[in-house]
Amino acid sequence: MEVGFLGLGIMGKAMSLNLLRHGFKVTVWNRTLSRCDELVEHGASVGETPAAVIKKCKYTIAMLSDPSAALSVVFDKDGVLEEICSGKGYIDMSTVDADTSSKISEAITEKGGYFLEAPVSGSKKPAEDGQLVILAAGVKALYDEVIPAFDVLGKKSFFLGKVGNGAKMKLVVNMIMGSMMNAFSEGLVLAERSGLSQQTLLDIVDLGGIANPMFKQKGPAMIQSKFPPAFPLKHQQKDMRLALALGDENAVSMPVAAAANEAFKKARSLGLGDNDFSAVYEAVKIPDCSADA
Ligand SMILES: NC(=O)C1=CN([C@@H]2O[C@H](COP(=O)(O)OP(=O)(O)OC[C@H]3O[C@@H](n4cnc5c(N)ncnc54)[C@H](OP(=O)(O)O)[C@@H]3O)[C@@H](O)[C@H]2O)C=CC1
Ligand SMILES: O=CCCC(=O)O
Repeated sequence: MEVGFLGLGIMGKAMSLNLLRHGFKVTVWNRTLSRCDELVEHGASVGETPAAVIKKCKYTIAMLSDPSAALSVVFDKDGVLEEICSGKGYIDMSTVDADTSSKISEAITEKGGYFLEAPVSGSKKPAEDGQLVILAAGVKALYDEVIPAFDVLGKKSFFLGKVGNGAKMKLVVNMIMGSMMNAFSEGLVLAERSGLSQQTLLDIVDLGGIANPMFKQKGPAMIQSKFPPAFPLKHQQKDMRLALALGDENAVSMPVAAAANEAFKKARSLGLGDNDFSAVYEAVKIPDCSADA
């Protein structure tokens, strides 16, 4: 199967390498074109523009930072819309809101193309290992056709129905994850300030009912103030913001998520946006001046 791939950041690079490793022919494009070089060394071809990739490939996957990037790659000059047509499928795996996804879906459908949103749960390592969880929604026929690619990229795919459902499900999952990371960070700070060993706290948490892979993998680096980016903090804050907007639309009160979003915003203002999202720990460590007022 020949596929196009737009966006070679942390996730896109790992996913496209994985497809190449499993015998797919892959044509890549990235806004910063030099990022394609490593993929070429592994057998990929390069398309000069998103339109050039769409022209060449029956199926094209996108993995882009946020709604603005996802829209730009489709609607701007040399974008996807210039070449999408009947018989071609576009699969956007970026984490965006349902409105963004619907705009893209409508434009592609108007040109005769097929659209699937397919955001993923799982980070850099699961992307490298083909262990993502794929949350797809849109045209079922396209979903069925690209299952061989999803089987390489992920350990499990869900088809969630109409466009928007995949985006919403992904935002709900990441809202929970961001809130958990904040509670975990507060626990680490509280342990330290109470004169307890943070490592012992990690050991205890890992043996009980709140043990989970995220705390286990990120905890040891966090207590050393190390945050190598797997999931950049700026993207987690984007997801909290989009999840809170979904809460607004549905009149769901989410004070825990709102507080977590504030902490991620504070971390961004401290210049931590390109670190892993566990760097919110650094923001949580700073005493809250407003509490003294
Ligand atoms: N990292 C993770 O653990 C996970 C991330 N995600 C989601 O996947 C998506 C990608 O994440 P990740 O790979 O970590 O992000 P990165 O920041 O590493 O990569 C972002 C990609 O988007 C491109 N991009 C940004 N702005 C534009 C634009 N205006 N036009 C065209 N391309 C643009 C970048 O190009 P350039 O190289 O030129 O900057 C780059 O290829 C995000 O939506 C994220 O929320 C989902 C699951 C896990
Ligand atoms: O969107 C990012 C998800 C990261 C993860 O699932 O670990």
